[in-house]
Amino acid sequence: MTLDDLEAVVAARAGAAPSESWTAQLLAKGPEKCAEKFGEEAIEAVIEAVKGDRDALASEAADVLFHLLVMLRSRDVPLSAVMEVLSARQAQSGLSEKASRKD
Ligand SMILES: N=c1c2ncn([C@@H]3O[C@H](COP(=O)(O)OP(=O)(O)OP(=O)(O)O)[C@@H](O)[C@H]3O)c2ncn1[C@@H]1O[C@H](COP(=O)(O)O)[C@@H](O)[C@H]1O
Repeated sequence: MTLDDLEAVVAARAGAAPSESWTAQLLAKGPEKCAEKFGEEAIEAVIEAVKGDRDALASEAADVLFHLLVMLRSRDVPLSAVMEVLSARQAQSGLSEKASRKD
């Protein structure tokens, strides 16, 4: 499964009955709740990374990616927009990008 596949799953389930779909249920609660859930999953992944539990980290990272796509959907941000930002960054090292900031 690719991230594009998972984004398509989220899109397909967005229109389902909330009683029958976690995706639809979470989206129906609104973008703030989707963001809150993403944050929860991200923290769970941090905990597993700190503990060094590789299998648990893989599982929590899957939750993070899924809930990231739900959060993006809740704000009508397509994955392609995120990938365009990442592509634009390829021209420059992260270190030189940070050094070039004026603030
Ligand atoms: N990838 C996922 C996916 N990852 C996590 N989740 C759900 O996200 C919810 C997370 O809630 P919880 O925090 O209570 O569960 P948890 O984080 O595992 O447990 P805690 O440690 O937080 O207690 C659970 O119900 C998970 O099943 C997901 N729900 C759906 N998908 C995908 O979306 C498809 C459609 O799912 P529905 O929208 O439910 O039809 C599925 O077939 C999957 O492909």
